[in-house]
Amino acid sequence: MSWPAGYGRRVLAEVDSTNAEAMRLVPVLTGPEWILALRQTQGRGRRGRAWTDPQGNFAGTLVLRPDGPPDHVALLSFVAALSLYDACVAATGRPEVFALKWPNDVLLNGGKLAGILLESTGGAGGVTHLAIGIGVNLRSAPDTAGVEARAVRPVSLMTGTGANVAPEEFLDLLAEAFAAWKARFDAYGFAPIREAWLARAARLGQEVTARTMRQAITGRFETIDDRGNLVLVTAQGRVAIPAAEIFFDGGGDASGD
Ligand SMILES: O=C(O)CCCC[C@@H]1SC[C@@H]2NC(=O)N[C@@H]21
Repeated sequence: MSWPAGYGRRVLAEVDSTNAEAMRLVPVLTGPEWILALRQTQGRGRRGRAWTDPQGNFAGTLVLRPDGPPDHVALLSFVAALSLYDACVAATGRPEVFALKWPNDVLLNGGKLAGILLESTGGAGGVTHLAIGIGVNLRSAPDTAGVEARAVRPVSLMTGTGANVAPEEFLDLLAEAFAAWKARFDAYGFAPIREAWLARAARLGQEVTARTMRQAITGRFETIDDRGNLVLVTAQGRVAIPAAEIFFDGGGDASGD
């Protein structure tokens, strides 16, 4: 294992949120930088949720200055998800227990092990900096009391596989995997990333429910398209969904978040 050339590495004892810290560091950064916090006090999750981080779990952010228009930059979330998957496999040697849940969660034995939160600066004209925040339940899963009804239950790497992996060790695996997938993305575009992501996808070909801000759509999970949209085949036909939360056991009666 080797730390990838060109990437910086910072380890902090404690921070509010590694994504917030990434954005504070933007003015002084000269290249892509990984920021790891051994304790995070105000972790942020997707859709405005809080992300709780018991000690021993992984809370890290890669901040970089991406190339290309915003929809191309957004595809880095799939690059990050694949890297996270590979780091989990490298840490445990157990590919059969992990899967990817659209858009970018990692599942372990069907439970949620890890999540990714992308935040950016800039706007429609271009993303100036992207923070790819990653949380992994290495040692313990948060209390299910705080988890939305019907959401995938949280699990930990330690309980699910017996592997006891330190956050610093996980960072090394993740940084190496990310550099390799990112180089592939830069050289060949989204096609190989899409193919690799689909090969690791949970519930492909099965019925799922996608909850957007406005509605719940149930259909057969056919694929992801070349923009990373979720493609469902529904009773009304094929639909491509750019942003939603996926539920595996229905959830179709919900009308919003
Ligand atoms: O809701 C999700 O699934 C995404 C969770 C992302 C959490 C990580 S922990 C490190 C980084 N810093 C944050 O404040 N959030 C992300």
